[in-house]
Amino acid sequence: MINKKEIRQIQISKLQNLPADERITQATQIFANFKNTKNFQQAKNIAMFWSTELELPTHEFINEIKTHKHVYLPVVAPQHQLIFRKFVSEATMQTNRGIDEPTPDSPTISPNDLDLIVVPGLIFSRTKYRIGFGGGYYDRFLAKYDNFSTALSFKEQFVSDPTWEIDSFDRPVKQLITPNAIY
Ligand SMILES: Nc1nc2c(c(=O)[nH]1)N(C=O)[C@@H](CNc1ccc(C(=O)N[C@@H](CCC(=O)O)C(=O)O)cc1)CN2
Ligand SMILES: Nc1ncnc2c1ncn2[C@@H]1O[C@H](COP(=O)(O)OP(=O)(O)OP(=O)(O)O)[C@@H](O)[C@H]1O
Repeated sequence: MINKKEIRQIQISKLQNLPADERITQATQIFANFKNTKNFQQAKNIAMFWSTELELPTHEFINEIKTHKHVYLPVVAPQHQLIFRKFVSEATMQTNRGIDEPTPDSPTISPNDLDLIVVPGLIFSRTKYRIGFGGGYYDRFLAKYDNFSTALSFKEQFVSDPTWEIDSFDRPVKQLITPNAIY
């Protein structure tokens, strides 16, 4: 078993080395698969994440679906809590510790009014476990969230079985989408 910290370092360097054209090709396939799912099609209120350089690029997709879905984005709050605020436009975002978040005047939503949440991460298993950046924000959030959750994974972020020890607080997502498959 490798520890989570070592896995984060390995995954960050893998993502840094992923060529731009490969990122675009895989992202196109992933979002096409996602749009084909029943849960995406039926969802009215969707929580996405606003990608950083390293992550699956989500900005274009968010701007596209915003015309027919309500999109919410995470905002970090005290005690490692996440709240979700509506994505209004790129002009109503502000940077907090390197991550863009909707400004405080953007409407919030109660977690269980979200139909679907897309959970970010660095590595994902076929069994739907994940490792994120280490804040425990999403594990805490998923512990009290009842609706659908999905993760979107580059091939380089996918493993069949976790190579790390699953902790009692780790919460799997309900669905995992790669360029080739939906699990
Ligand atoms: N695009 C995107 N947005 C996201 C996440 C993500 O993984 N991706 N998050 C996924 O969770 C949340 C933000 N995660 C964060 C994780 C760490 C720190 C942070 O400031 N960490 C400190 C050290 C940790 C600490 O002291 O608690 C630091 O880096 O200095 C901030 C936000 C919500 N938004
Ligand atoms: N439900 C919870 N209640 C209290 N603490 C928690 C909970 N879930 C996770 N944590 C704490 O959060 C810390 C980070 O967890 P972990 O290393 O699994 O992060 P991660 O999965 O990479 O982060 P994230 O979920 O934000 O993507 C751990 O030290 C753990 O103690």
